Amino acid sequence: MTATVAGDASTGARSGAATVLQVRDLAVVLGGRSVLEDVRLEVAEGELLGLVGPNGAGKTTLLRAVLGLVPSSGRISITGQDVRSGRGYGRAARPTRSIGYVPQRHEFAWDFPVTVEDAVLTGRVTRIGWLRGAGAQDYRAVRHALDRVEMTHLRRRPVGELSGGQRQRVLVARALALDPRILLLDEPFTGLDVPTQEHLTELFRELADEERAVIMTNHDLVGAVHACDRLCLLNGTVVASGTPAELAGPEPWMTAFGVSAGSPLLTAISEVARGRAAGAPDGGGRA
Ligand SMILES: Nc1ncnc2c1ncn2[C@@H]1O[C@H](COP(=O)(O)OP(=O)(O)OP(=O)(O)O)[C@@H](O)[C@H]1O
Repeated sequence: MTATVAGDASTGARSGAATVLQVRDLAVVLGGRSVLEDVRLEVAEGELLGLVGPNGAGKTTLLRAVLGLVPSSGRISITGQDVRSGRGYGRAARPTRSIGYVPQRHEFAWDFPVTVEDAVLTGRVTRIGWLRGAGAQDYRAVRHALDRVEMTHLRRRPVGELSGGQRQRVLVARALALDPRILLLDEPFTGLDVPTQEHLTELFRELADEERAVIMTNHDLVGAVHACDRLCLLNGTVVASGTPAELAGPEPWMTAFGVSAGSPLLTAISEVARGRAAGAPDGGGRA
């Protein structure tokens, strides 16, 4: 299979599934320096997409551009509606209700004296508004989100007393509190033990299977090849994209990560990708 498309992650999305996120010609300049250019990305409902690339490749910046949190140029459509074209996001067009965002764990103010339940409730601020109180529907949504991440028993605990894995679950629940169609996860596995990573991977798979588009950045490349439907290799732009089977060869990884042909990492990626292609039990995920 050779469907890898250099410079374009807009192909290869599940055929027949509706596209929920479309990015065209996206460019971001920060501090006078080009961070992203000519980025094309298309993600369909039901798809778990791994966004991978070396440190500084622009993964977080891409997620933040989709959220309208950094200045960018280009076009972004959410569920077929242009939320950004040319000059930027209008306030009304900010897609915060369709998108759940899980930032890197260190970005959340864990010292803030709130309980788990209250932290998750903040995920619904765009729906509740700052001045109105939360209603029964909001608390139902929070309970449901906490159930999904198996944190209901800790709902009254101050967030500052949680472990790293528990904090990550809170951030996922906070993003799920709005029942978003698109979920953006920025390095959700950093510093987590293997069982917690496996549990969250299963949850992300389930969320995608519920016809959401799930996009996650991940430095565990073998894990990403194992779990994701499709991968987007980013380094300032989209270097390549495709299913794990389509990305079994070393070239796109060498280009994106600057590793040599003899890198053990390439062997490991290739083994898992070929396992996925063959439908071997080791392959995991959805073929
Ligand atoms: N506010 C900013 N001002 C200037 N440059 C920035 C800013 N934010 C990020 N950058 C630069 O943009 C580039 C991409 O950063 P980004 O955090 O998106 O990369 P990343 O792929 O998520 O990296 P990592 O894997 O290390 O988290 C980096 O070179 C970074 O220094």
